[in-house]
Amino acid sequence: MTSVDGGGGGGPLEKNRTKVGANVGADVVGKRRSVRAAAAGTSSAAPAPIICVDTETYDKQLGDKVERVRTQFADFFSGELEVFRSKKKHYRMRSEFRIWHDYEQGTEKDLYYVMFQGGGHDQKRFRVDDFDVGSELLNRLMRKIIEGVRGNEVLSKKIFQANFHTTLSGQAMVSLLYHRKLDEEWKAEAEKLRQQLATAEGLEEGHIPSLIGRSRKQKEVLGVDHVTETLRVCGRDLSYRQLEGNFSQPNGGMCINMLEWAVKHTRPEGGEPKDDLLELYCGNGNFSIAMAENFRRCVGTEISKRSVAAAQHNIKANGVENVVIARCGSEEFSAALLSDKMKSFKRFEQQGLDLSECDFGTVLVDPPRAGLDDDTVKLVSKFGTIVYISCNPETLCENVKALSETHDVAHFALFDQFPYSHHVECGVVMRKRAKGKRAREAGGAGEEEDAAKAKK
Ligand SMILES: C[S@@+](CC[C@H](N)C(=O)[O-])C[C@H]1O[C@@H](n2cnc3c(N)ncnc32)[C@H](O)[C@@H]1O
Repeated sequence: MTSVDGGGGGGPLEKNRTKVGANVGADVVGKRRSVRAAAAGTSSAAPAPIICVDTETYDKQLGDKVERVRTQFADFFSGELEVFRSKKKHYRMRSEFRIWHDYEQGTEKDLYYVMFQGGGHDQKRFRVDDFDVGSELLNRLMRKIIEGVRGNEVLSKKIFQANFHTTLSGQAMVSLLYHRKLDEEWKAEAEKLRQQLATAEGLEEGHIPSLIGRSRKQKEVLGVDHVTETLRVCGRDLSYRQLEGNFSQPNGGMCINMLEWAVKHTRPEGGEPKDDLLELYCGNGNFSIAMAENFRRCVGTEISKRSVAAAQHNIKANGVENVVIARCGSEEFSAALLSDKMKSFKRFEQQGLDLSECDFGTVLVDPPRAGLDDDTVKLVSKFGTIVYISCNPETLCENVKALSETHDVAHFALFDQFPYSHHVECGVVMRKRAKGKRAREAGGAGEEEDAAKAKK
């Protein structure tokens, strides 16, 4: 078996029906094999990719996560953990696969999707024909793509990866990655394949999925390089442009749960908005747009220029008039806000917003796995209410520990965004303590008065 795949390690091929049992990350049961067994033997201890799931183990895997989170955060929260269950199958809207080429005497015999476990000499690869984790639309497109590429000399030549992005609304885009320049001949064949994708069941009426070819310093877009997702949040349909290659919450159903949870816990008493929201790491405006009616104004910052452009598009598309988003790294924004260097925020002024007039009562952060830097923790600690969304309980725990000097945890949610894996998504609402009082001394878990606001 020879590989033209730059990333291929050449380990033995595992069966594609790798089945995920309970407590994944420790127990991944393949067709009668487990990662734990492999780790004890010759292979690395890295969890095998989740390809085929055993839905009967869902409750146990979620129960294990609940226990783990409860234990990890016991020093900060003893109230009721809100647990949000995922769909047991077909919950993931996007996924990436390497493409493996099998050769015999210099002739290509087969080509298929693979996923890897581990690295280096111990790397194992798993053939993927069906992908239980991916949405049903994603599975249908996977089949159409592999059928279209297999045996097509132009489309298969030096292809090494396929990335799929689908939506609950029935839109999709597929990116094909190559180790060669893409020419007119490729475009013509790719367009024929794109028309084949349009026949997939489950697409929004009239929608033709986009097909994007990528090679070094080259990007060929057949269609557009984004999809439009529609999420029904608290009874309203919200429309979000999601970009190829940029962040979007991977589990569409769980994203709705996360948005509704954030809306619910920031609803103003009496229903009338009283103050403003600051959102850091706002991506395409996902949270601010959903939460806008709870605040007089929502101000968001985000480091990715493309995501900021998508956010600005989404603000208009949803007819939301009180959200302003600008490009800025959280570290830079926090350091400047702490030192009162307001001049540096021309990007907000250009949009008619004077930050010094904002009355921020609440901050929402949804950082990458690394969590918050020191300046951002310091800035966030000045707010009356902190809403922290996190995909990494380790960094969340460190940050909650630092913030617990001034705040108590009022609400804690576990969103099962990544079923059967060891990954956990959490949501935490922290409220500022009245001076000198700790929640436990006050007899409750953070139900104290929402004290001083970080007035700027
Ligand atoms: C976990 S995502 C959350 C995005 C958004 N809240 C959502 O729900 O789609 C983290 C976001 O932080 C952005 N980001 C990463 N590092 C950053 C930084 N240093 N400053 C500001 N934004 C950053 C990423 O581009 C990404 O959009």
